[in-house]
Amino acid sequence: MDIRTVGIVGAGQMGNGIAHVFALAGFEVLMNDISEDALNNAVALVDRNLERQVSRGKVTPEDKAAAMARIRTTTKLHELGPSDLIIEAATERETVKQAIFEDLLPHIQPHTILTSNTSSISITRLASRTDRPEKFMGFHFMNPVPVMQLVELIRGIATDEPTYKALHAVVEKLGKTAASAEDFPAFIVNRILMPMINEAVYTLYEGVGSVKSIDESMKLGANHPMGPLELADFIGLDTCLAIMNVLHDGLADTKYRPCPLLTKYVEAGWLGRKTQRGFYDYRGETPVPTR
Ligand SMILES: NC(=O)c1ccc[n+]([C@@H]2O[C@H](COP(=O)([O-])OP(=O)(O)OC[C@H]3O[C@@H](n4cnc5c(N)ncnc54)[C@H](O)[C@@H]3O)[C@@H](O)[C@H]2O)c1
Repeated sequence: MDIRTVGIVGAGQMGNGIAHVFALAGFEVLMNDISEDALNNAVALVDRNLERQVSRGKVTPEDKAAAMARIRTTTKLHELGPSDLIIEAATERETVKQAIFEDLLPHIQPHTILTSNTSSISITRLASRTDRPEKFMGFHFMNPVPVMQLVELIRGIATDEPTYKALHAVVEKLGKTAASAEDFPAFIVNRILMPMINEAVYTLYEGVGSVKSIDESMKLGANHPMGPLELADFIGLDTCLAIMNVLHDGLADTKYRPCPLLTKYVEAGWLGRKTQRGFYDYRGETPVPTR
């Protein structure tokens, strides 16, 4: 099927990146959020990130202008109704996502494909609450979307082949690489990545190392481009905790128990870069460990 128009729900760090790559690849994008400020920030961020690509010679000024002209925003969810493809990229909470799909259903087209950018939540369960589980998939982009090459494609138990093929073709049009994952908690990337981040938080909690020594050890000792605590701040500690809870509940194995220190940081509102404080404090010139 021919996908030309894309509705994006949630204009946070993932939503703006998804809007960026779709608009640059020639899709018409309509972005929705409950917050007008989030929408304005997202458009400003796309503009800034595209400008950086122009200054590096990766995008022409004409392509940037055309991409920006393809992005529209709305706080009214029902305006996404005519879209060929809808990508839900709102907060990682199942009730939030379910409510979004429920509110969308009366307004979408018979051919509309519904997807979620969830990092961990069951695609089969989200799909079962809609009128089209066969046209529903997990569409998991990586952060930052314009930079990261991979997109995980997750079929729910009822997803049909034309839907999978249509999304695979979209990934190719974006110039990215698709990896297929089965519908298990947190799929492939976060099933492996998040327990490592959680273990890094336990390492801090138990006093095995400081924030700096844990991150430096993994950067210099395991050749990771970012330390695990720095990466947790980048992802968002609320998102990390939500994913660990899905792993813990979904796989019923104590090895996925979220570290109490991660829970405490989220309770403090220290969610990482997006709130200026997480394992690092970003309010000064250079990030310093918060504690
Ligand atoms: N942060 C990452 O590294 C990462 C990577 C891959 C996937 N994801 C997934 O992407 C999704 C979004 O994550 P994020 O990091 O962009 O979160 P975020 O906190 O940066 O943004 C979430 C946005 O959703 C909006 N929102 C909340 N409820 C809404 C509703 N009912 N309708 C419309 N908008 C609503 C919020 O206002 C906010 O702007 C989550 O499912 C997350 O698991 C995140």
